[in-house]
Amino acid sequence: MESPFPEGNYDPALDSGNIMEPETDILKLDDSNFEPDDAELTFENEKMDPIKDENNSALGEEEEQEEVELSPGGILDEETIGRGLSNLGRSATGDYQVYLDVTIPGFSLTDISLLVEYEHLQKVEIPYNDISDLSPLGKLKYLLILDASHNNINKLLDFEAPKNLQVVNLSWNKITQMEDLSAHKSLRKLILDNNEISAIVGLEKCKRLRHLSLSHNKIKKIEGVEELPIQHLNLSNNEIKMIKNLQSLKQLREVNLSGNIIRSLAGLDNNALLMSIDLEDNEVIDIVEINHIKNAKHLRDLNLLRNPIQELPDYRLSILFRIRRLTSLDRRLVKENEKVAAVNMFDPPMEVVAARDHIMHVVYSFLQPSRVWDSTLPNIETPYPMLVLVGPQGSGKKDLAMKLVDEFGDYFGYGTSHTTRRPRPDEVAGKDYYFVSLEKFEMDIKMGQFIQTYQYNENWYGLQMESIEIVAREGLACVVHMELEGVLTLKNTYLEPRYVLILPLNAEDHERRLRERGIYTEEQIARTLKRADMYVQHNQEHPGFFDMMICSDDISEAYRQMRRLVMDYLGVSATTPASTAAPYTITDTREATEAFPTPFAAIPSVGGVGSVGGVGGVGGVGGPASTNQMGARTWSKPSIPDSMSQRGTTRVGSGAPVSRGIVEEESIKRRHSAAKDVVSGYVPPLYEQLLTSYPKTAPQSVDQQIGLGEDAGTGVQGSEPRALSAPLGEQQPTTVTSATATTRGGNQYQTPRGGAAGVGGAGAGVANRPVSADSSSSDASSSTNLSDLDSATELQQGGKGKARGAGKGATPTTPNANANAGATGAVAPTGGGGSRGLLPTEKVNPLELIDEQGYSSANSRSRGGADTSGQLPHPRPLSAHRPDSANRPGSDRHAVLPPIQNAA
Ligand SMILES: Nc1ncnc2c1ncn2[C@@H]1O[C@H](COP(=O)(O)OP(=O)(O)OP(=O)(O)O)[C@@H](O)[C@H]1O
Repeated sequence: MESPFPEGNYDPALDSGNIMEPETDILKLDDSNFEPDDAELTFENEKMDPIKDENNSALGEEEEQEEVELSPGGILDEETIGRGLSNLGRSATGDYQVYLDVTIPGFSLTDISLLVEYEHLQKVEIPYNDISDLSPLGKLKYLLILDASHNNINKLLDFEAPKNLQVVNLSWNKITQMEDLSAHKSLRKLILDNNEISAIVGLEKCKRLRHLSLSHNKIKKIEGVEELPIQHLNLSNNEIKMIKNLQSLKQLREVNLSGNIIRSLAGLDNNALLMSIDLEDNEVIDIVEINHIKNAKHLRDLNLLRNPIQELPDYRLSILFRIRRLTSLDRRLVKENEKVAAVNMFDPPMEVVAARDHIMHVVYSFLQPSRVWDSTLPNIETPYPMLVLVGPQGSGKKDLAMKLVDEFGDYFGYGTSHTTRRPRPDEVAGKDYYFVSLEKFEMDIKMGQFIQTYQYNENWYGLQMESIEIVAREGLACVVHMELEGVLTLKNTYLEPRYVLILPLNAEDHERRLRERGIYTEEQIARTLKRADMYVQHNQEHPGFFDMMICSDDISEAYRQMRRLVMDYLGVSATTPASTAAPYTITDTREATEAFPTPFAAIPSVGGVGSVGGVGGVGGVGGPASTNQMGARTWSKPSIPDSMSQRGTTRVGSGAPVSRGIVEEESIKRRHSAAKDVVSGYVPPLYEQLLTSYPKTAPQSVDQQIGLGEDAGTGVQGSEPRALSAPLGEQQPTTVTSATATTRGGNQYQTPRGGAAGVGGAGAGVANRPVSADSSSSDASSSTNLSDLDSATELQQGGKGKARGAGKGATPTTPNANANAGATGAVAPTGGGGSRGLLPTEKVNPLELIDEQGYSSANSRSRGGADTSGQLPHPRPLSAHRPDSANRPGSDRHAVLPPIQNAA
């Protein structure tokens, strides 16, 4: 059979669909967008055609001699056609050379009958005439493209259908109704803009129609397009109220419905390939409407200009939060930082929430009169000792904290948090919590009392500076418990507590324990269990975030581990079982700990630890009068002049001389050495003094920590490391806890690997201190892993042949162990526990208060961003600037705070 398209003449672009593809401007409202490719062909060819050029120049010469009237009376004549012909090619039969295109615009033509004699034409462009009858085109059986826009046509394609007619532009005519176009089966693109059409009909059989434009008509309903392969649909400037019948348009990519009266985006839910939606100038009012286009995974361009929705506060960020893949919104390019701002506004990562919480408390406390806090008295080297038990609800951290304080009352005091939740029957106000009303809680925030707050299960919790102070004034270290989010805030403050993660081992046991309490709803239980997984994940992804971890389902076992941990730190050993009274006595651990002063041994004498510049003295007041030697080893209130100790002794309360603690000794040594330097003429520069190395506070204490020296599940030694975080090459081949015991195979929480877990146990190396009887026992349900980078660092650097104490510094062993959610950007798990509701107070931007109160940014600078208490600026360099501090376990803080002076 003979092909209608002679080889070489057929435009493959038409067949390939290219002609449909690039119409990015199809959504514009005027007709200037019609077939740029066609238009180009028309006019370009006219210019380029050499034959035509010749004719033109010849004509030009003739014209100079006499003006020829073209198509007089609107009747197309040969002369006009001759001038409009272009694109010389082969006839369909292949026998002749013929012109394939004709372009005759703006001749006021009314009669185009003569075109029938040009049967080989494939493209006819006759816009801007007065044509009302297109029937002669019925004879052009090879016609592919027709542009008869801007004429007087009132009947749609009212001529014998050329078999292959693919593109038709009849915009700007007088068509009032659509006809049955089933004869035009090849139709791919139909443009009927600016007519008077009130209903879409007759397209059912146009199974190749990809592009339909009916803008500026009188259409009230979207109909008659179902099941068509339409990719580009322009129904702008009609009278459409609802988006209907588009669900079946699975190919739909661009839809222009601007200039209608649409309120809802319902009806676009199933068009998964949508890339561009133009709804400018409609009546969309509600932000939830955006949910209807959430499934459009390819959506990049959305226009909602001139809709009431624009009036919503934070409109743009709300949209960007809901559809983060947009690259253009309301004809404006979307910038990266807008997307980050959107996430931070509507679903801030935990770190951002914590940073904001911190900023709020810093600013409010800053507005209060300055005050010197006992727990923060100037001391370059030693932070106030604090122990924070972190973990999900039902992990038993509160009980552990209480028990610890009960047993080690000479060392620890309980830092009582405030809460807006109601007290439970067994709770004692002021002991378990300070139970306050929301109003009081808010007031306290405004008064700058809190260092940290967090909303959990619709209740607010917060730790006040005064709660710590009460303990610090007693010369005790402070123990608190809180959720992870609280820790994130705390890590932004100047406090440098030790963080112990308390994690239930078995999810089922955990759930059972929660249920047994009978105080939680199903929803709360589910959330808590989910959060337990979040803790595990956080520990894995943030190695060193927690200093140590205790995994146990048995509270007494967990306590036994913590007790041991604490005793190791304190340098005491048990002489009697933990349950009995007075269970501990001082042993001389000096030798073992001298190289690794314990955190709570570092506690002593805030003023006394050989402060650079000679501040303070040796020893302190010695805290609470103690009947045993531990009194001398506890952190004490700042030293006062007359408490300056005699050589080798520290006076406790009554003035009775007691043995000096290790840190006092260290302090003296350092002072001696400083004195020597001075005598020998060497004075270290100030910055060196300030950056002087941070004391090592968390010792590697035993070579076989509980749960580390053996397989926690089986008691078998030397099995696979549970938290293989230390370079094994440097370790003694002991003691890593098997991961199997703590892997949550279906119902067990996965053991954090590369996180806090793992120290030392294996830590092996550190000082072969005697291990108390219970320390080596294996335990099937629990394990402890300590982390201590300080010790590890010291061991490594000291090069005294000691093995490195594993721990945090460790190379993460899981692929994602280094992943860091970062302060902004990615959406971190929100934790579920907190509903992140704002305190009413948070509606105020506390930063603005700075100026209101007349504080200068210089003031705020001098105080430093991390100072929550409004106390005197103290000489200790901010941790962020202290290289050592940055390496301390638990000190992996992020610089998330904007400089206050900028914000103000
Ligand atoms: N200041 C604080 N900041 C953040 N979280 C806190 C704070 N104080 C307490 N929390 C935590 O809030 C959670 C809810 O405490 P609450 O005492 O109401 O519950 P609970 O069921 O008794 O919890 P748990 O069994 O863990 O003690 C606990 O995980 C608790 O540790």
